[in-house]
Amino acid sequence: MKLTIVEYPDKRLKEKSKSIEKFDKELHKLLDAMYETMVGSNGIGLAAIQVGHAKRALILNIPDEDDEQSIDTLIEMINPIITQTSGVTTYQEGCLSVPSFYEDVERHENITVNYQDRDGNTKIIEADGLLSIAIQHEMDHLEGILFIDKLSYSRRKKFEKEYKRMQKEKKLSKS
Ligand SMILES: CC(=O)Oc1ccc(/C=C/C(=O)NCCc2ccccc2)cc1OC(C)=O
Ligand SMILES: [Co+2]
Repeated sequence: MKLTIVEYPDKRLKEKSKSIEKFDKELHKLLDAMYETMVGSNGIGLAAIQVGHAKRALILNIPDEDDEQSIDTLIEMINPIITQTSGVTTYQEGCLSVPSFYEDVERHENITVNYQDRDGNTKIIEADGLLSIAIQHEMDHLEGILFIDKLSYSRRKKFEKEYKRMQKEKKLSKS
């Protein structure tokens, strides 16, 4: 079932997520609800904290060449750890918790990630391109870090100005 997405500036997004020890039905239900929520909101990545669960779980579903998102390319990562990084890349990121705002963020180009799947099995993945960027973006959420926290001072000021304007517009449209 679709969960509510926690949005900036909600303080819960700054919490550090806790490791997952039990790979039980509860976890599977959360992962399934995260998938419905992410796809229902046109997202390609989502961390559990974004739906109010400060647990080290994230999901990714990167669209393929013809921009199709299919469940068989869904990746579920529990307790992920980046073990190797190389190169640098920049990409204009967005986040379901920071609607309508997009900014360039610098990330590692290639990463190797150790993680567990929904049954607790250990997996290793080497990622580059959009998958690498998405994994790093979602793993930041597990540390309570949003992509807007990584912006330069001037870019952050630009975001805060735009955010205030959008909030004013929302209030006007409601009145
Ligand atoms: C209006 C609005 O908020 O638009 C959106 C913004 C972000 C998103 C989704 C962002 C998302 O999935 N980010 C995952 C992390 C990530 C960031 C950059 C590259 C890879 C992975 C979806 C939006 O909704 C629509 C309809 O496009
Ligand atoms: Co995000």
